[in-house]
Amino acid sequence: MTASTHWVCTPAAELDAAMGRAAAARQAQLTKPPGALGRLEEVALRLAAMQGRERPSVERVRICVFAADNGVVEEGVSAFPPSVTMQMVMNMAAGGAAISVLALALEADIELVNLGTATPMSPHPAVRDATIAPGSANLARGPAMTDAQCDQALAQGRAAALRAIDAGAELFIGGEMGIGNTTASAAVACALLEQPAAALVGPGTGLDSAGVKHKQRVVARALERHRRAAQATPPDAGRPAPAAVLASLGGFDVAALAGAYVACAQRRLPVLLDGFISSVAALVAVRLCPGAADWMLFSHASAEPGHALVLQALGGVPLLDLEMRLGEGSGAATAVPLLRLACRLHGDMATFAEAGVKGQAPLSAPQ
Ligand SMILES: Cc1cc2ncn([C@H]3O[C@H](COP(=O)(O)O)[C@@H](O)[C@H]3O)c2cc1C
Ligand SMILES: O=C(O)c1cccnc1
Repeated sequence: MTASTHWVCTPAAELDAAMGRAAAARQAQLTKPPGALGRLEEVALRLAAMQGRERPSVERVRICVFAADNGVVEEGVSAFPPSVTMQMVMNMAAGGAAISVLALALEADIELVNLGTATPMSPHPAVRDATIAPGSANLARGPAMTDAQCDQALAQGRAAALRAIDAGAELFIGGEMGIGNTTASAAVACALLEQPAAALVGPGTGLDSAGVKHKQRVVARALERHRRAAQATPPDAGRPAPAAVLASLGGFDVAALAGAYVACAQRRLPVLLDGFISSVAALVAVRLCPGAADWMLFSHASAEPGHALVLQALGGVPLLDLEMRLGEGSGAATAVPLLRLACRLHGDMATFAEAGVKGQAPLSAPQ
């Protein structure tokens, strides 16, 4: 761990518990039976404690999509070729990708960060060039990243979170685009959760069952390689174990997401997690930075089968289950209207006292 990334181990900021209590007191006065708005109530209270505001708001949303290729695709672990990563970033920049459409519909800011694609990308005004290398190395055969590359990717994520904060974002969504990244994410999750490949490897973009079996074997081989490498590394090498797992088995995009989530948690910016890949990055963030989980909200349950286990490890219950399995931040973006409605209900509903004052039918507060 280099000096430049010591920040990843700094604890997260504390939630504003007093504001959480103030918001709960307000919620108890709203003109509805206690608890009747279900988990929308919980969302509003969490956001109040995160934002330090009795009436939270998520109108200003920043979506940051990190793009990177994954050398492990040479093992035949994806239904699509790596050239799609670059093409999809261009599609995002042109407004044609799912996340572009969602960002426009939500009036959210979107930032595209290229951490390194296998196919060179022409400069584009809507794409921030933060190339580390033309993709990570093949994690089945050796470390996916050098420690320096991993630190660079973490720092890129942090920089993106700080830009979001400077721009006044009230909610951060991290997305990713990188063919092969469900393999890297599954490998990282297996190592962190001490699970076999079969527990976390799934079809990704659409492998058939033979393809999934092959992908499991590739991940199992990578885990075995990683285990041997970890045993050979002296324990006082100075790197926290999750960072070593990330460098060995992750991808630039997963590392950048983890760095962004850590920075958001340290700087009090609520994070709305996306699907499988985003949640694996969140797991890395939580392992690196004590307390980071407090700053995370869970948007949706991905159809990628490994997501359930990662969610369980994070203690998260997603708001939606739409059988989405896209990534890009799309599931998180889809849940933004729910968060906005939770905030509007919490902030704008009348209290029992107000409803009485307004001369409407008198309402009795709960006994
Ligand atoms: C056209 C297209 C658009 C995408 N947008 C997100 N992904 C998603 O699928 C990829 C991961 O799946 P795997 O590990 O199976 O390659 C990532 O790029 C992820 O963001 C896409 C995939 C494709 C093909
Ligand atoms: O849930 C995800 O993040 C996901 C699932 C499949 C493919 N890409 C992303």
